[in-house]
Amino acid sequence: MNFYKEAAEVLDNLDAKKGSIQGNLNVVAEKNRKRTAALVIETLKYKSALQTIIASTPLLTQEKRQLPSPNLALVLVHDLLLARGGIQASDGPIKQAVQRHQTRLRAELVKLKIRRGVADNEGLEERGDERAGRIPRYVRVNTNVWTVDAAIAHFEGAGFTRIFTPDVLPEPTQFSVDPHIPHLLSFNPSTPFAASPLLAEGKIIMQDKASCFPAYILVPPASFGSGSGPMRVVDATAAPGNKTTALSALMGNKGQVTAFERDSKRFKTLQTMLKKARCGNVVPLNKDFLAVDPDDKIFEGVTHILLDPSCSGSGIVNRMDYLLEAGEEETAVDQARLLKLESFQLKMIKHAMKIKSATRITYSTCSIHKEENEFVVFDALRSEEAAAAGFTLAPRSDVLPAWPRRGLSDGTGLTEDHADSLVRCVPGEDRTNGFFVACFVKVSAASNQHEQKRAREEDPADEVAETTSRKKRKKKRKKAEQA
Ligand SMILES: C[S@@+](CC[C@H](N)C(=O)[O-])C[C@H]1O[C@@H](n2cnc3c(N)ncnc32)[C@H](O)[C@@H]1O
Repeated sequence: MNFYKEAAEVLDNLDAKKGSIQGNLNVVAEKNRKRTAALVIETLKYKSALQTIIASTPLLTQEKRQLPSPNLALVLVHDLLLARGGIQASDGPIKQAVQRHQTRLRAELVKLKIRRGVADNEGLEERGDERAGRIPRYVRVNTNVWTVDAAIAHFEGAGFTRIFTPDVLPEPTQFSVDPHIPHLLSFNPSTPFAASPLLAEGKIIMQDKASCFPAYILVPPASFGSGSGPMRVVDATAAPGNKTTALSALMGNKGQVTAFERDSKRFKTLQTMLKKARCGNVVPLNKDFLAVDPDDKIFEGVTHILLDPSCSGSGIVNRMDYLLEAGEEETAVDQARLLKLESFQLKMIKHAMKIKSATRITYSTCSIHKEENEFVVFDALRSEEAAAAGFTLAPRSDVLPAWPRRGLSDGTGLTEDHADSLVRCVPGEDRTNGFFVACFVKVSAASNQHEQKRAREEDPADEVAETTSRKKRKKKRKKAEQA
């Protein structure tokens, strides 16, 4: 029964928006992980059908004592109705509780299939977000362990054909090398990699293209593997470690990346990923970045900082994340939550700006909301911390210039130039999940103040309107934080 309880706990965490499917599965004991993953994923696929069936029976009301968590009922009813061998547990009070209702549950399954006009159980499966079908399956070659040339030779040897048209979605037997991130390969979304030994060997990392941008922007190609790049980098919000491992590889496994992660469970996942990706230059710390004084000696000599703080995740459209939301009908943006996130994200940037040796900071989210993106950048640019240290936005020429979709200026307060220096990705349309990246660089405090003044002088009317709306927003943020 422990296996069902573990799966239910993963589902509870997902409902509470505590981490991703993968992140939650990573902390399940390794011997149970594969089986738990299969049950969680299968249950999610049928979640809305199973919820409808359970709600049509008295299972949850009559068996409250044995089934305190609706998700425990969900995984057990999944196996009772949909798995070939039924419930995989020896007889006990929990299994008996579900079995007492099996006749009714089976009848409700039949009724639901009739109502939905489907012939078999598979017809009840959720259809994923169709945008996910337009996003290639991206495979980042971990250059700490492997080379891109060896990877290309490997996949060609395995029967894949390399295509040289990066704008075309590869067919199931094709792949291409990404035009923006050279150590990234793209495959058809249906290509199965979950059980690939290349993953276990740390040779490849499954990472969406947009999620590769921050590390690549922070440590740009000129310094790639040459040893001339930054020697001391901080990843302030590291778990599960996709961007930390990318940074490590971009630095040629040299120098030092100090990786902060405040959550202890997620910290374990980070440690596992670093080990697998053979990151010899990363020092992981189970610490809250905000709790460490910017003058602490941990930060001595740190020039580059990657900030990828918690966000609403509204840009993620991959299949399983979409399934998480099925049935919740939570399409409206929760303004109070956005305000809280915005305030936390701004705090993180301002804290990073106080680190005296820092000269380059990337800020990224997988959100599509301007509240977490341009608004945060606008406030960060106008902050006392930016003015004191001399931070402004790096120009477009220094921030993935070939990427066509840039930040928003309309209604955000940002100048056209500033918006142009930001990177945005629209889910599905850009063959990535939704994403946002800003890169702050240190100029002299004096020239930054001059630039701020000039931007204000460009359109004083706009400035008045912006100041007023910013003040209103600040007030709302404070309220949301107190709520
Ligand atoms: C969006 S995730 C980071 C994903 C990661 N960069 C990657 O690419 O794999 C944000 C992470 O930051 C952690 N976090 C949030 N606030 C933090 C803080 N103040 N200090 C350290 N870690 C924090 C969260 O626990 C979460 O694991």
